[in-house]
Amino acid sequence: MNFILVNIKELLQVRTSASKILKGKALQDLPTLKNAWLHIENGIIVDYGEMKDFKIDSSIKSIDCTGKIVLPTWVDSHTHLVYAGNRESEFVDKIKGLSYAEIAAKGGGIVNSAQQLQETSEEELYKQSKIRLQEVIAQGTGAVEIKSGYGLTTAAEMKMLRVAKKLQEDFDLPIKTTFLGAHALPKKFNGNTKAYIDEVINKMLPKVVNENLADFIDVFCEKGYFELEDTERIIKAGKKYNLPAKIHVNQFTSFGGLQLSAEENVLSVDHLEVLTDEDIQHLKKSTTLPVALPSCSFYLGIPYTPARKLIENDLPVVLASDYNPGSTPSGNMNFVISLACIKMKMTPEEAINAATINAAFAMQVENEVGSITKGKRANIIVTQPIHSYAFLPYSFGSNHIEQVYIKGNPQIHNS
Ligand SMILES: N=CN[C@@H](CCC(=O)O)C(=O)O
Ligand SMILES: [Zn+2]
Repeated sequence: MNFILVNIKELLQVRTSASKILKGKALQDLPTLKNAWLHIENGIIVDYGEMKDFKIDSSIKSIDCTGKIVLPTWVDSHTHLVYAGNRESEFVDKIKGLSYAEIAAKGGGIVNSAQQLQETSEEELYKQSKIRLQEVIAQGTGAVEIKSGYGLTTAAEMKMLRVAKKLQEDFDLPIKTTFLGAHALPKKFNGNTKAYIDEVINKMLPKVVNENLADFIDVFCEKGYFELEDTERIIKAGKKYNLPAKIHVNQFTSFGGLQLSAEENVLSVDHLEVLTDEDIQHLKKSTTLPVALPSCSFYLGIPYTPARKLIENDLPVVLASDYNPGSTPSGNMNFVISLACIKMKMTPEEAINAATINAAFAMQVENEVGSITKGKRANIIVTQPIHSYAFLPYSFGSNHIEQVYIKGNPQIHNS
């Protein structure tokens, strides 16, 4: 495939060389070219420029983008999109006033999803997950991290990760997998968290590594789930196998998990709906990336990650969806961007940076995606004709994406 997008109203996130993680004030800098062209060959961005310097080559197909904005696809660095069935009954419980913890105590929550997943065949799990992946691609996602954690047995955790790996093989976009065996304590362990962590580390992890099923490791560090000592054991076990850690932490409580994660310099700390000044100081001493999941805050009605506070402290921000059946039954990154602007008071520039280039760093695909850079994959979004890029987060709930290219291949086929 060799084609040129021409007359692009504005080409966003144009970066000439390997970029750095954007922190503090730098998050506001979104480099763009107005009235631009973009040349894609063999699935790769080969060149771009302004129309005034464009030299027509009639041997190359050109696609007119008058009035349209072009940007790199969203990078979703935190999802659980491989899962079985749904949890609408808990949704109704939630409407009636039950909290996340009360629903879990009633037998709902993660263990409910684990039960469904254990009873679902690998083929069926793949079928359900593929539909979700196709859905988010059509919504503009062009790289995705997928966690296990709804298996909670060796066989079921490996089933999840194999499904994620098959998605990686069948779809030509960067997919990274994370082993989250320590997501919740299975009932059969009768409250014995230590015994389960032993099993995760000594039984599950070696098998996962042996079959090359995971790029990262994760643990739900939260009261009622896993404590600091469990979290530390998981991070250290990951290090032994060269799996960087991405930690679920500070979703409901700040009790030292962030300090621990930052001191271990994990790749990312995700959620952070509850974030103390002390936590911020620990983050400042590390290279750990803070990842906000605003759709989870929206759905559960919990605080939003204080992005402004992170930015004022010269820290980076990453935005991701957290697509999962319990706390965030949506993987729509456009909605994430809207929430970041509307609820977290991020500017459109900050939100777009946080969901593209910074997010690429949070899943270690910064050399492949996240910006319009020569040599990167041509994973790009073409909008409908719109007034400006701020219109994307502003017009929340509407779809303004006309086409999504993955490695230069159009993904939306209008009949
Ligand atoms: N908080 C932990 N894990 C998921 C939700 C899990 C669930 O409720 O199924 C999350 O990131 O929100
Ligand atoms: Zn999550």
